[in-house]
Amino acid sequence: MMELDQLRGGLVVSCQAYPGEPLRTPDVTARMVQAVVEGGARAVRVQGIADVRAAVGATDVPVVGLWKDGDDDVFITPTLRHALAVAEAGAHVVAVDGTRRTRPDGLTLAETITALKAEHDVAVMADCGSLDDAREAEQAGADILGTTLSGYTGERPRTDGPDLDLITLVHGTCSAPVMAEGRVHRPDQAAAALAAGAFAVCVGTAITHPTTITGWFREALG
Ligand SMILES: CC(=O)N[C@H](C=O)[C@@H](O)[C@H](O)[C@H](O)COP(=O)(O)O
Repeated sequence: MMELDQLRGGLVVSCQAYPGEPLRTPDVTARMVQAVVEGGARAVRVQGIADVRAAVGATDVPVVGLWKDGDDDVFITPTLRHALAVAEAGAHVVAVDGTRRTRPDGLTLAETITALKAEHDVAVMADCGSLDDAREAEQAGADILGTTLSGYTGERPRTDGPDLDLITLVHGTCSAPVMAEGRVHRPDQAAAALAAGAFAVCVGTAITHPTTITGWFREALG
């Protein structure tokens, strides 16, 4: 398993384009990965098997891989099959749904993590939506607790910026490192997330999603 400490205090950049979008090709993702690494990203987060493979081939920094699938509640690397495929694509960290919701294959998070780790020497990031999720995910064997799903599962409000309260709560309750992720839109919010107890901060949209960023500016113009 990779040395997680190399991420401590660092920035992770999520490089995702969504299905049907103009930038959604593995080649563009690979170039985006290289661009953010040049800017100082300590690791990258990439969605989809082809994109994970392309990212692993394009950089030396660790790749957090995930596979979003389905329209159900649980869509971030929802099953063991998805998790194994992400690991086989070369991800150093496999991000999985880390909520307490029923998974489509009927396995528990603990069963999923155990079976994945039996086959691959990977770290597991649990994408959580609440403190209870984080507690259970740590018990289940997750190496990193992400606040990724805060505001998207009904357990926490969708704050304007990152859910600093949840970061503080998880950091104060759990021993596993906390990845602040979700709605970190400005550098000062990233710094605030670290100050709240995050061990690293993952930023997506505000760095790698020009369509959304363009919309922010357009709206400001009225
Ligand atoms: C909720 C969900 O599906 N989050 C996804 C997880 O991979 C991505 O769509 C986000 O872009 C990522 O978490 C980074 O967050 P933000 O883009 O807000 O910086």
